[in-house]
Amino acid sequence: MAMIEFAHVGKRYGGRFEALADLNFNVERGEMVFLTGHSGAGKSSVLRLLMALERPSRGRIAVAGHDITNLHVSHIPFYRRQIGVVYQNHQLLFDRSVFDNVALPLVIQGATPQDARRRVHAALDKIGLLHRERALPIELSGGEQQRVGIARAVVTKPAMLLADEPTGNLDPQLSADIMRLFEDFNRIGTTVLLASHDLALIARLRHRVLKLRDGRLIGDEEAA
Ligand SMILES: Nc1ncnc2c1ncn2[C@@H]1O[C@H](COP(=O)(O)OP(=O)(O)OP(=O)(O)O)[C@@H](O)[C@H]1O
Repeated sequence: MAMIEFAHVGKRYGGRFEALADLNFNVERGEMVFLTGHSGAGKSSVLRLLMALERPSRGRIAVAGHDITNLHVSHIPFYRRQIGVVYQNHQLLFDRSVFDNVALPLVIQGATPQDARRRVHAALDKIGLLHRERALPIELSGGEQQRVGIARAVVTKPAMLLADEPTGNLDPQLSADIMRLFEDFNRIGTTVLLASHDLALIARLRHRVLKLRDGRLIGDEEAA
């Protein structure tokens, strides 16, 4: 069973032009896939549909075999538990410590403090920032802040990791470090879908690439 299925998906915002048109693709469990295309091609729209922040105007979307096209609002919080999201500007809370930022999804899910502590430490250890758990985000570099954003996304052990331009603000060396982290999580079974317009980075990493242009899929290249 595919992790992600898009069948004839279209998206119009406010009844105007089509941001996405007749989009068809599957992502299998355990795959790592790049989503690329020019600014406005529809990359963020695909991710927002998968987060159930938007609904498709046409077609059908299924995640792990479950149709999410018309997910009832009351089911959205449960649905989102299987998804970790990494943002370009990481969206950390700047008045909370690294530990508290990473713990937030667990607190929302009602984890016990002991369980939360154990899992936050495990996530911080994986991204190499365990020693910074008491720091405030402002005391960290941009690359470190992005790693904390990744720890927060994976702390609940989601089946699927979505990232929108996660290296957008980072230099090439830091971008490569961040990509290695995504590859590490992919290697242990997490399905990863990454939107990026950094063609040089994408070419180096040799994963499958879905290419959008004006809301249409114009390329689907398997890893070289
Ligand atoms: N909430 C919205 N209301 C109206 N139009 C929108 C909305 N969100 C996106 N759009 C439009 O839909 C199209 C696709 O946008 P989207 O953000 O998905 O593209 P993108 O490939 O992620 O671009 P970028 O790399 O610039 O973020 C664009 O023309 C955009 O202006």
